[in-house]
Amino acid sequence: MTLETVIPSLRSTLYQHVDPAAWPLTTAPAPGGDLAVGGAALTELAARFGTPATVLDLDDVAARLRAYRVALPDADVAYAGKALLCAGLVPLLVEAGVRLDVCSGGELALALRAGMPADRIVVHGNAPTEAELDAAVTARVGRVVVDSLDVADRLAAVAARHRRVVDVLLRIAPGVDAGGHPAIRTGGDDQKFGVPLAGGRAAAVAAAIAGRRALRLVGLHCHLGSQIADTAVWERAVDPLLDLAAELPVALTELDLGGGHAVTGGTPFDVAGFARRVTGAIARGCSSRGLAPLRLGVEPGRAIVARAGVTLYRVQATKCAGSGRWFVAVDGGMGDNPRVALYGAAYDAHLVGRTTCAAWRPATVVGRYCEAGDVLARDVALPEDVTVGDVIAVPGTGAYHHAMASSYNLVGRPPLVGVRDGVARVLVRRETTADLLARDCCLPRSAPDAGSWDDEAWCGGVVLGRD
Ligand SMILES: Cc1ncc(COP(=O)(O)O)c(C=O)c1O
Ligand SMILES: N[C@@H](CCCC[NH3+])C(=O)O
Repeated sequence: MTLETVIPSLRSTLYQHVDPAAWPLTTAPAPGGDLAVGGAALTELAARFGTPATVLDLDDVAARLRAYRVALPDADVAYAGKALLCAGLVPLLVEAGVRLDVCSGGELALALRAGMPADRIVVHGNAPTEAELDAAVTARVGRVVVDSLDVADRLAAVAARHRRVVDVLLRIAPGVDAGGHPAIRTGGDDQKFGVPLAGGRAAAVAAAIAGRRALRLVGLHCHLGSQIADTAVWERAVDPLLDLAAELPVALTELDLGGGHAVTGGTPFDVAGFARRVTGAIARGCSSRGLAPLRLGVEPGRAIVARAGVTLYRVQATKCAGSGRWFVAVDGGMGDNPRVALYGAAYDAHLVGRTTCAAWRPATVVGRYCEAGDVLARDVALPEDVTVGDVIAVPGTGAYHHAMASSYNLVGRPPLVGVRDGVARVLVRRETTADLLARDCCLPRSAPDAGSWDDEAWCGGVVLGRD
């Protein structure tokens, strides 16, 4: 039973504030005012794995990967691993036949160790280190996206040392400024990514790269920004990029338009509409310029994993501020979700695990970190009897949460728990106090273990409700 099919029951008083489109696809009501994801009751997951914990609906991820493959059968779809990367996701990517975009030596190492075929890996970065370029060439990754002539020249030197030829795309800043927040707009003229089209600079850099014997320039790339809902935005980048392709001394075969497909509120990104508009624009643009059709590439990150994630917190305190604002303070916060503080992102929050007849009251769910900006959800409706020990579930936390988590205040990062068919499996374990202390080289090694109270790290698979 999926959430869509149980909307009438979710529209009962108990679930009146649950927006089905914001929750993982397998979400369903569970007894006692609970919700289940992947067949696992959220309060049971909170009890077994502790809080905060992020639950990931693996069927939801697989379904969204499939939707991209179906909508874009002739395109190269690369999942952008910066949104969320762990070894447990890699089999889903392999099964779906998509590529993986990595942007650091760490992501590359994880991808290779987890079994991602090297030729399906795309390496990005505006400032890759020598070691990262070397690792990419050594692994024989499928593509490297170069962001400047400096990076291209450094890659060419590494490739020459290895006696290899590397397939590259040149990242362009096409002057299309888009994205849900200034910090995540990456296609305009006044930001750090890509070579600007203006003044013939991109043409000069592309021609120089085409002349490097250790590099094969196979295409152009752009990533306009993140959280873009309007599919017409990508079309605006197509013509300027094809104009550039038509000027170059080499015949290109690929045009990668990056990611940025929005996940906002309950409106799903229109993948089919995007596919129609963009493939049409590329086909028309290539034909009118006498270019052989370029193969489209896309790199969605958030659109694949955001909705699959739900983070569970436990209430530690409630209070009414002098202003009258009601605060519900939980055991996580900006350490596991910095997006509210960074981008003013909006989240919902829901009480799970018990029924109540209490009236709904506007609440601000805040974290446990030492900053007033440590907010998780502003002005959400919670029952007014929410109290210490209650479990609060925040949906839409699959992308850029686990990936951007920090250990600020020396609070360990939460675990990532994959759920599917009633089986819960820890994909990434909780970061313990022992983990945090282990990095400090000045601590006496023989000191009593200050972190023993939370050192239990779950690593195995747990079949829920069967022990
Ligand atoms: C080059 C590149 N590709 C893809 C993505 C994925 O973006 P999103 O998760 O918004 O789809 C990003 C991040 O914004 C990026 O920088
Ligand atoms: N980290 C951002 C998106 C940036 C994507 C990478 N270029 C977010 O949480 O929305």
